[in-house]
Amino acid sequence: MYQVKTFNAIAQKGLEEFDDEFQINCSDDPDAYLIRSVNLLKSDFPKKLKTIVRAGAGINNIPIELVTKKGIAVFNTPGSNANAVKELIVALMIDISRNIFEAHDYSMENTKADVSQRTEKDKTKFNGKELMGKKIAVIGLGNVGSLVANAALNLGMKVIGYDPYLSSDAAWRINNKVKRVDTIYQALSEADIVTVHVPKNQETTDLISTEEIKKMKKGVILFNYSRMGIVDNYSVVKAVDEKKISHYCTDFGEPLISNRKEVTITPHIGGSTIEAESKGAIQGADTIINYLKSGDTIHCANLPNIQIPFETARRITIIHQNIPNMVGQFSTKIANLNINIENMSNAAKNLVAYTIIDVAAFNATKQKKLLESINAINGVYKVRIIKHQ
Ligand SMILES: NC(=O)C1=CN([C@@H]2O[C@H](COP(=O)(O)OP(=O)(O)OC[C@H]3O[C@@H](n4cnc5c(N)ncnc54)[C@H](O)[C@@H]3O)[C@@H](O)[C@H]2O)C=CC1
Ligand SMILES: O=C(O)C(=O)COP(=O)(O)O
Repeated sequence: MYQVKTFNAIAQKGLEEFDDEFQINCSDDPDAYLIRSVNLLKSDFPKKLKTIVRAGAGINNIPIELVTKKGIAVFNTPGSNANAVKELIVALMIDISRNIFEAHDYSMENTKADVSQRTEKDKTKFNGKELMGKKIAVIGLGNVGSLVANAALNLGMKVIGYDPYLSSDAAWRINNKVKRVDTIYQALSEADIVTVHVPKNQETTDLISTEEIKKMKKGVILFNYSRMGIVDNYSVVKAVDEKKISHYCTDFGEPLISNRKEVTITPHIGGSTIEAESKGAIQGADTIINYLKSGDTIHCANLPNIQIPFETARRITIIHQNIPNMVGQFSTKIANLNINIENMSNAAKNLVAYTIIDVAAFNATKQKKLLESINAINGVYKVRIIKHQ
């Protein structure tokens, strides 16, 4: 029986993916976590924990380096909520360009007055701008950014894209009318709207700060639906005061930017649609099932990707340091127990490596000895033996 612990609101449809081999929220020593935005940066992790799966995109709430050394595989659910974010960005671009929020407030206050007369007189206050023909810079062209870029083209906008690490999958999705540039400054300098869709990490912290804002056009509209801290809010407030930024729109509020008419804040709802939450939960549950039952790593954030057909009785999976002679030592320990290796795969990702070894059946005594001997090798983070079903 596998144990899964969930954090945050995980859609029921996802939980329904687990069959009777899985128990949900019944153990304090689970095999898997299924999470959304819960902050695990200061957490302790249960001994048996093998995987943390984030239903959604951002994994900056997980201490990747620490959990990697504990042999815990981290996954997210790429693209599951990208359409939800795209639709919200499109909605807000239109709302802001057409002064919808101010116009709505005006109309609500005006209900008791002679509405028709005042409306016709006052409506010029809410004159907006059209998006067609305007330029948008999309910073980060992954699952969200590529959809935003394509949607903007469909609205008749000119799109400039910047992403120095663009994957080939993402490149296929992007309309070839998106003009790709090599530096962030090239993207920023021409744009009427700038939107940022990158993961939060050391490199992207303060990606948009004073120097970047200086390069933007006067009156630019700026979106941050990625994470708090990717856009430096101190620089934004200054630029709003100087009318350099005409509007800032973000999913990540804090007092510094609150109560300003030039700032629109939503409460981290970019991915909060029924469809996206279901999709993320289903993808997340399937990822847990697949990893626990096969050890395969597909789109893993902290381990190399290995996917091999599981055709033997037992599979040994080992997460370990990426140092010389590890595989040699594993083979020797396995051979010493007179177990024959039928299939083996090893790959590395930065400082960590992952080895999958498929073998024939062995008894419980050999299993105990095998686990002990491999665990005793210096540099081994986690060993599992998976029984073929
Ligand atoms: N507000 C919300 O509810 C949501 C927020 N997000 C946030 O948006 C981020 C992006 O989501 P996805 O597009 O699904 O992720 P993704 O991983 O598909 O795309 C991220 C893209 O950013 C690019 N990138 C990385 N560093 C960069 C840099 N320094 N400059 C330019 N591009 C860079 C990558 O090459 C990749 O193409 C997530 O990491 C998460 O923090 C995502 C979904 C919902
Ligand atoms: O997927 C992401 O990165 C998000 O920010 C969405 O977060 P949530 O799952 O709504 O807490």
